[in-house]
Amino acid sequence: MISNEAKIVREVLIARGLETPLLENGMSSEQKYERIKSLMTEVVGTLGLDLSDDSLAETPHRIAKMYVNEIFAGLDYARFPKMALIENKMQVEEMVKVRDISVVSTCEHHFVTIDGVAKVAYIPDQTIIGLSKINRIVRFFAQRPQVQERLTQQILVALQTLLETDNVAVSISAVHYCVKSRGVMDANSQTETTALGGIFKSNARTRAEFLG
Ligand SMILES: Nc1nc2c(ncn2[C@@H]2O[C@H](COP(=O)(O)OP(=O)(O)OP(=O)(O)O)[C@@H](O)[C@H]2O)c(=O)[nH]1
Ligand SMILES: [Zn+2]
Repeated sequence: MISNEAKIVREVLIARGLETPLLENGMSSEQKYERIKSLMTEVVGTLGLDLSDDSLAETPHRIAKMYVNEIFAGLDYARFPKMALIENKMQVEEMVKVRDISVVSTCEHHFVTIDGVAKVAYIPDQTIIGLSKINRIVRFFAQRPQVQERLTQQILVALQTLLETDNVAVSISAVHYCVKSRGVMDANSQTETTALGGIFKSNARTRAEFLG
């Protein structure tokens, strides 16, 4: 069910203290869906909304499906993306940089949206990764309740592990709807986070090339 790559990434995240705080409750996806649907029926009803209204009737079902299969699907390592890792026969030794990767995640404090973009770069050693797999790894970790700092680090460490090199860099710029739509209600601020490994951390020129 869980690929070897996913197992290794999980082990490294746990060892580095970067895993999302999780407690195994032994429930299958189907059991989680059923339980959340029943609990959301309570929530929606408690808010005073009429669940017999045809627009609202399916809302507990929609929320349960969305949590388990969509916005929190990345809690399940069985959904870790299939990797395309290729031997670096062409001896690429310059930076590979992917910009403007969509990041849609969910703030773990309020369960509202984090909406932004990521930039990911690495300098290949023995291994090259299929480009779309970078986007898929970003999406996998984004589909969890998150804080932006941890999301940035998880993507970094997953790629370092899969590519077998420290020379990886990740930055994310995002709007937090818990800051925009509630609480302090700031309409414009963005949060930038960066996680740098290997030469991206130690060499000012490489860092500048990534950040530029
Ligand atoms: N570091 C960090 N903080 C975050 C992130 N997302 C949300 N937060 C913050 O988490 C904090 C939670 O603070 P609390 O005081 O417990 O929650 P609150 O009463 O809802 O706070 P306000 O948002 O200020 O109304 C808030 O300051 C949020 O802005 C994130 O990705 N990283
Ligand atoms: Zn929040």
